Amino acid sequence: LCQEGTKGHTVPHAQISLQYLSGGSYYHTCRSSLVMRVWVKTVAHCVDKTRTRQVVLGDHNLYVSEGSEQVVGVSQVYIHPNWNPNNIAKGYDIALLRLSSEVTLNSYVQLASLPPSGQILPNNNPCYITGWGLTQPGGQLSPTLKQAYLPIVDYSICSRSDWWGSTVKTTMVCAGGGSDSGCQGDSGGPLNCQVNGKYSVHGVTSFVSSLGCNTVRKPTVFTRVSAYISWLEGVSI
Ligand SMILES: CC(C)C[C@H](NC(=O)C(F)(F)F)C(=O)N[C@@H](C)C(=O)Nc1ccc(C(F)(F)F)cc1
Repeated sequence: LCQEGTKGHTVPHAQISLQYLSGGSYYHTCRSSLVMRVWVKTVAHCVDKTRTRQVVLGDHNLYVSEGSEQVVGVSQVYIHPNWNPNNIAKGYDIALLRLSSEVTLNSYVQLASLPPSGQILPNNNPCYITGWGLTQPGGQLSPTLKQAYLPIVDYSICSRSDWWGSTVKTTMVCAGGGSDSGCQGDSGGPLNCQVNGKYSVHGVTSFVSSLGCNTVRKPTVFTRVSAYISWLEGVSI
């Protein structure tokens, strides 16, 4: 996240670090959300290279073992069939990972709730992004989990020519555009939105401007989860 996140506001459910093995150590590469006991949801651009992966749930500080972590392997990766790594603007930046064992649900590890299929949130709907992503463009990963308030920017605004134009599709959702934004390392993390007092994961962090994470009129763009409910259910059942 590019700016100090809001303090104290905690959104429910697991904070998950998706890690890959390189040279004998695991490295955080992306975020993900626990959608069922053995399924985590992330973005395709995080998993379209074949690597040995593990998922760390219930983590707060990436570099300190706090006793709440659960480390579990990934037994299968399902990338949306229409994902094209050379064309993130096409959308379909979503993937499901089957875990090699069931995780224990507790106060650190909870299930994310998914939005109803087709749900579109109004402009300025309150949402929060959480992540260990870069705190400054070109900076480094945040050791502890941060979060920031990123209200929805509806499609009619976000697709304006001086905003994201035709790069943004209706299967995506924009949020933020103020001082806070997602940034590299937040990929695959949840955009938690409050609807009728309840939170659901309405977005999965997909891309920011290549000019920088909090470029004006280039809010963070998320895969809109409510556009992919039938695909998610089809894979995990
Ligand atoms: C690996 C990337 C495809 C996704 C990467 N995602 C992120 O950094 C995150 F965390 F916001 F999800 C990103 O936005 N990186 C910036 C540096 C980028 O390349 N942005 C970008 C590239 C192309 C377009 C497009 F679609 F216009 F071609 C839009 C944004």
